[in-house]
Amino acid sequence: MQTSSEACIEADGLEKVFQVRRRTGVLRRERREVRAVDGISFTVPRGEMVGFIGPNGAGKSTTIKMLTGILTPSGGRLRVAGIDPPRERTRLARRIGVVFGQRTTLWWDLPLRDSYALVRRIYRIPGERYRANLDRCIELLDLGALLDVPVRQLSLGQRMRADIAAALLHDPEVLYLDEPTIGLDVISKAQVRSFLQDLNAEQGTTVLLTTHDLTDIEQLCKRVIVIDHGHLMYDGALAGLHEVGESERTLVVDLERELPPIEGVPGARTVRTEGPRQWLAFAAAASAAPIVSRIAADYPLVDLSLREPDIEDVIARMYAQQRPDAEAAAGTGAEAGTGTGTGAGTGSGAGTAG
Ligand SMILES: Nc1ncnc2c1ncn2[C@@H]1O[C@H](COP(=O)(O)OP(=O)(O)OP(=O)(O)O)[C@@H](O)[C@H]1O
Repeated sequence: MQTSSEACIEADGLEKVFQVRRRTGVLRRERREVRAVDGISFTVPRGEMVGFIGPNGAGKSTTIKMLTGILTPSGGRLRVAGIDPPRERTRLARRIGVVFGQRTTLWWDLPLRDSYALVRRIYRIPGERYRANLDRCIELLDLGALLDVPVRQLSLGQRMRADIAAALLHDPEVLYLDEPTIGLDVISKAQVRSFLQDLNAEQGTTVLLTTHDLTDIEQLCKRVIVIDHGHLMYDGALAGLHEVGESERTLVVDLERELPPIEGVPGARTVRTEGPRQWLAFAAAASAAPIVSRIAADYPLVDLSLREPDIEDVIARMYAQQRPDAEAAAGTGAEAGTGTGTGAGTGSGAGTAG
């Protein structure tokens, strides 16, 4: 395992096996092993913001629970901020922050202000530091008007910003974010992303970000780690992931009026039309700019938006590259055996972008 004084998270052959008992008859039960995490190795240097993605059931939450010390690994070696998580869970808790998009860590019936005061007591945050961190979060996350509102009355976007602040009051070196933009509107997503960008740049906080929204990754992370069925599938730049899977982005174009399908735009093809709206697919690793300029020059353009591919789709296409029989799952005509070498075979190690 590569050890570096700068490494903040180090996982080497990390495993988690659950024993599940299943009723198979009136008096019969079967024991079954679920290998939720099956030999994952990766290193995250201090101050890096890394996307940690994979389809449902891939093993992301199980990995994060091991990184926080909530779950004890069945095998392998793990260090977070130099600490063995399950052995020194309490010491680790002072060094990490965790935000789950789907549930709050705040007190439902308490005004936000009181929730923060409780967080301060739990972590024994010195007064001056607490006030400075709270003031900073209030300003940057726009929480001023919400401090006296009970958490249950906050909108999803407000609650998410409030939760992020709660996770940062004790100055954690590492922040785990599990779907921090799920269900948020465009403005709230932008607010959360911009805050995380500043946090990472100014405080040097190491961030592991789990998300199904590739735009989060695109805007925040230079590096992405993909897992599936407990295995590391890919570790490198997002652009490289698109190249491996030959995934596509979609340009949604609104024209002044209904017209025949747009033609003659190099690198793009019209995949759907509906009245004045048309959908054009193009390689996700390519730039949208020349395609947009060409359409704007040749067609009466009113509006357009860009859609990132689904993470599930990108991963299915990665499989299709490696196994021709998986093409159907990807729903594409992608050809097998043309991987760029940046990806990894199923269940094997992966190239690291560091
Ligand atoms: N406590 C548990 N007991 C038994 N099996 C479990 C347990 N927790 C998770 N699993 C199984 O481990 C596998 C990985 O689950 P995990 O929740 O880590 O995936 P995930 O990538 O976080 O998925 P999602 O995106 O749906 O949250 C799944 O097959 C899941 O059913």
